[in-house]
Amino acid sequence: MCYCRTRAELDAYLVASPIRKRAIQRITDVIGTYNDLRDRIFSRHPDLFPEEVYNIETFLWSFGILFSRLVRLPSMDGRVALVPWADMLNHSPEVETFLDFDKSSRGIVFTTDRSYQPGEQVFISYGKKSSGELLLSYGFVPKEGTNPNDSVELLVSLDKSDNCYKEKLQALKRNGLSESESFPLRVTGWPVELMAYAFLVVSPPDMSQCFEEMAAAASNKTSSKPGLNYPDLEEQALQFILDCCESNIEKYTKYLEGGAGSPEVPMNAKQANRTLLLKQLARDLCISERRILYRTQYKIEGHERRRT
Ligand SMILES: C[S@@+](CC[C@H](N)C(=O)[O-])C[C@H]1O[C@@H](n2cnc3c(N)ncnc32)[C@H](O)[C@@H]1O
Repeated sequence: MCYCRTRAELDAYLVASPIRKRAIQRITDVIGTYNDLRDRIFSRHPDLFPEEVYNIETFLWSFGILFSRLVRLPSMDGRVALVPWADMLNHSPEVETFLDFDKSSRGIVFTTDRSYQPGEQVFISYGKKSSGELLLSYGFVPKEGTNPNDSVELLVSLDKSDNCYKEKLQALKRNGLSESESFPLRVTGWPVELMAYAFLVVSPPDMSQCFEEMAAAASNKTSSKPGLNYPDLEEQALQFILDCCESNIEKYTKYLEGGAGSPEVPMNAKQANRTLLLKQLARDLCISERRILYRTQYKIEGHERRRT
């Protein structure tokens, strides 16, 4: 199942989470595809595509099913397929299993990483996905602290009142970045690219010769290179990350303590149940994401304590 089907639902439930932006993009894409098909095909052939079946509601539902059930087949250049028996498998981040097209038997083969007893549930991994990604595509959130691939995006921005705002922005742009960027935080730490971005944000004018190097290091989002090291700026850079974490924690806390909102629509029993489920999932996600922010906060404060 896909998590939310309307913008109003996303605004009501995912307001505190950065995953909301991705969800909006996804819904916008699906609605765009539907509108395009409606204008070019459905409306021209109403006998073949009756409105009571080919409407936006069923289209969104179908995409939800598709997103939660399609599998990528590595030996077929990552082509996607619906595999009826394989879509009964639930996700576990702890297994390493493979589902692929086997050329010799011309079928889809499922290979497990260990043997199973009769009656034991067999899991598959849907990929190294954060809890937010699992919620968006599959409509569930793993129990807090059980997803080793969990992460939360931290949005950081240049300060417009910075005397070097223009030079810093130019350096970022030359490296394919903009004045606001998101970096994934995990319970295990933060990426060196975030630290490089933070160095750039807090750099004084007399370090302008380093802006390019910092922006380049911030842009290398997938590299595992060792990070930059500016001992004199480290405290300020960490403080900058800490401030961003704290303002995000506040957003989550406000949302969680205020009680998740609901779109203002009259409801029947089925809708009320759905609302309850969406609220609970949003709460679970927010608690998981806030936990990563708390962990980051704790680590940075620990770092600062060791310095003093
Ligand atoms: C490919 S189907 C798996 C089979 C599904 N359980 C069924 O009965 O049809 C994907 C859906 O299963 C559910 N699911 C898979 N793994 C889960 C898990 N670890 N916890 C909770 N729900 C899960 C989610 O609803 C997801 O959208």
